[in-house]
Amino acid sequence: MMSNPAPPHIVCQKLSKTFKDFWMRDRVKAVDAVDLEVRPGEVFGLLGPNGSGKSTTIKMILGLLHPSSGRVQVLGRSPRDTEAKEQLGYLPEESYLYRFLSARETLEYYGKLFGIDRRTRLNRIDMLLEMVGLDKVQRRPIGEYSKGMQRRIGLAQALINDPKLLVLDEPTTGMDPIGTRQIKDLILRLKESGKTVLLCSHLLGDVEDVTDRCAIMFGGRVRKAGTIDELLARQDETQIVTHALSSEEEEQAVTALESRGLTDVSIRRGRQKLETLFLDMVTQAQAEGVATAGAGNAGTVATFLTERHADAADAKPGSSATVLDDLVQDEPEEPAKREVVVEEVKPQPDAAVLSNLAEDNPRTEPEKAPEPPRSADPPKKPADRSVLDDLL
Ligand SMILES: Nc1ncnc2c1ncn2[C@@H]1O[C@H](COP(=O)(O)OP(=O)(O)OP(=O)(O)O)[C@@H](O)[C@H]1O
Repeated sequence: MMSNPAPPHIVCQKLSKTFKDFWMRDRVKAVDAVDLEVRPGEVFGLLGPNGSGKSTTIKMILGLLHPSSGRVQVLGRSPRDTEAKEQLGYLPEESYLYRFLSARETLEYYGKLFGIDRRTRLNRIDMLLEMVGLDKVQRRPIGEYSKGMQRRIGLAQALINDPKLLVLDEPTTGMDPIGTRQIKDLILRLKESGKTVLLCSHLLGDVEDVTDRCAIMFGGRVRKAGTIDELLARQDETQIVTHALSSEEEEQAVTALESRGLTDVSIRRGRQKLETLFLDMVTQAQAEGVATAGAGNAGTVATFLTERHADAADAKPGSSATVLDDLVQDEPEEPAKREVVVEEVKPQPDAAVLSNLAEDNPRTEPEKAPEPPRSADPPKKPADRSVLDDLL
């Protein structure tokens, strides 16, 4: 594989963080000698069960926590350097947005913090609100938003400065499958425009769908890292994919393969993903004009975000269609596919690693950083439903 000549956007070398107790005794080794490299223009996934050290690693990358030892560099600088911070967008795991500000006021506030001039700011705010599907409810206080809507405004806030590097901590938490797909499409579009994305999640499907490379953490350490293909390829199985076969053709195929000495040949019908089935069902229901209360559709991607950065490395344009595009297009139906699977050995090393991680992990609740002071939550109003109706 060709090595990327551009310097990495994130470098962690032997990065460690130990939390101390009141008596300054080591209490938790949250991150333990982590080596990571995130290259320009790639989507890198940081995976791991609860308490594995993902958020602590991210906080050190953002300069919010001091490493106990090791080194971290962001965009070639210390993460505390303001020039690095100016080019960084961050969506935290928990929403720290001001509950009594509306979506528009929130983006105004962050836009001003970055010193973005008024015209550019207003232009960006309009585009971002449309992009995340909140333009119709932009004047309502964020405290009244649903979880998914709060993620959307959080994402818009992370993009207001048109960052080079975007750090997303659990971006799809609280989102339904449509919102999740939209966020994944957005991440792919941002990558196409040359942005670098560090995506932290324990939703394996999300990471598998959008990342180029990923690292799996457990107990503060990176246990496995590589491209999705490297990590997921089964060395013990070959799949031959063809159009749907009749039962007669299936028998002939098996006989032909077995006559060549292949063993454990099996044929099964190709499967679509549950996500595809779900989105198809929604598209059909929408086409039939079925009314429902649910999350809204996101709009087009803000153009200021999709102008390719000059230093974008090897981002490949044009591969991802948005869900919205899918929803309005009549896709030609592909013929059903069947897979001819030739299995040789049974063990599945990579699946085993993941299941071991899940089994062995004692569920440790991370201690949350103190939240900024905020007033009591306003009572949830039934009006939220009408917001959702509006969105659809
Ligand atoms: N401020 C803190 N003080 C003490 N221990 C902490 C602190 N923050 C995190 N930890 C501990 O460090 C370990 C790693 O936590 P971290 O939040 O990085 O995990 P995570 O992988 O992000 O988990 P999750 O998926 O639940 O968000 C946990 O054992 C957690 O309890």
